[in-house]
Amino acid sequence: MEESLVRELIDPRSPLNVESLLDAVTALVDDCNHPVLRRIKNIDSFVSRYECLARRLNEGRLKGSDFQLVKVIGRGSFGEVQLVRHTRTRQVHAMKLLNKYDMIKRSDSAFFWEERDIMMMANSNWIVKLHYAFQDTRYLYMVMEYMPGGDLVYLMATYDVSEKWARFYTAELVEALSTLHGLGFIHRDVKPDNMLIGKNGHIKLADFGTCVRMSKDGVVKCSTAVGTPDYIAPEVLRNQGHDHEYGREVDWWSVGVFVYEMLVGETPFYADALVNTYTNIMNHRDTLQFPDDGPPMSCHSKNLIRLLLSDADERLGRNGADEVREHAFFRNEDWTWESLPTAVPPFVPDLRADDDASNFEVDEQIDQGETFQIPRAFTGNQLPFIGFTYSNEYSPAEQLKNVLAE
Ligand SMILES: CN(C)[C@H]1CCc2nc(NC(=O)c3cccc([C@H]4CCCN4C(=O)Nc4cccc(C#N)c4)c3)sc2C1
Repeated sequence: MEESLVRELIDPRSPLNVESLLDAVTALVDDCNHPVLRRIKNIDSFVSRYECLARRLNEGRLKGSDFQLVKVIGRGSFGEVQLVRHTRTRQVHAMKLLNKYDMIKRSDSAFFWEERDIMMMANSNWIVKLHYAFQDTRYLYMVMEYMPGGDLVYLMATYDVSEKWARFYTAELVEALSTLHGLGFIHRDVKPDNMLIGKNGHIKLADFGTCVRMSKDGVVKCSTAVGTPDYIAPEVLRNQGHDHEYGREVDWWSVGVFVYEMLVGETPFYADALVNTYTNIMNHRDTLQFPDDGPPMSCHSKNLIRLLLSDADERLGRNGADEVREHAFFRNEDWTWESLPTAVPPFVPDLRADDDASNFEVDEQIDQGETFQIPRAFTGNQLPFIGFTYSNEYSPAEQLKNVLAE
């Protein structure tokens, strides 16, 4: 076997790696191992031959029972995030579960690839790290670094955010977006829910389900409106059903909404009915207003917000993150763009223990989520998830290397 193929087999980032091949065997056995299907001779003999092999393979791989649930700390459309403790290492992590049945039922089973790839390869202090990704017949699992400070929604609801605080968090968001754009992705759903506070008070970007890879000329052609209404850029809304292009500047619009919300206390285009929010966003030239009451806002903050909440072709940031960095709003005595990662944050979480989840509050949900019924024909429900598994030191390839090295 030539050198390059061996290299692919052990490279956790290669789609050809051993993990993907093990996923394929496991998926095929799961999809075939049903009574109706096993009446077919070929299927029955295949499952008989591979069923116990697949079980043995999966004993050595990461599984849900390797982690103890401490507390549910977040919920999304297709699953939840749990604070868990890894039984063997005693490490705490945030583990996101995505329900395979829900994804198949809503034929929405491809959005997680960007999230997995970004967190796996970013290797940046501004992007939440992925430690392991694995799966079973019901869920995809992403084991990520735990961010004990909670999200910025919780911070804004708990504290009065001054311009000094807003400047710090906006600066860290600029760095995170610059990194993400540098990796070739647009986030499309930048909002305080996706900005998480680490143990040291610095923030990181999380939840990359709405990310999309830019084409080589830095744009995406996507007609489905993605993201959360309040933060969505007008050109993404206008794109509904058409296939105009838009680029990374859609994320800079969301930064403008975020700055406004921190300083004013609510989003600029909020309306009780969704359709009115959209109308306000489309008419932002007339609807963007600063309240007379409430804390006075500096002219720099108003100017930055106006430059970010403007049409795409004149929006600050369309020529790169530097033109945002250079805005007067960021001038200060406490940090420079280089020293920001080591600057003292305005708020450092006060934690009682490594599994302290007091900065997260989630309403308890009872229903466990639906699971697959027994199929009456081959459905291939497991096939869209082949290749998702990634776990560096647990990968069989790593273990093969160690065994061979002994
Ligand atoms: C419509 N299609 C195309 C897709 C568009 C994108 C998309 N994203 C989804 N996403 C989800 O279904 C989901 C599940 C659990 C949690 C979360 C987030 C929302 C709440 C918190 N959260 C999250 O990711 N938290 C998180 C992440 C990382 C570390 C820590 C910590 N500590 C916490 C999202 S479903 C879906 C459909």
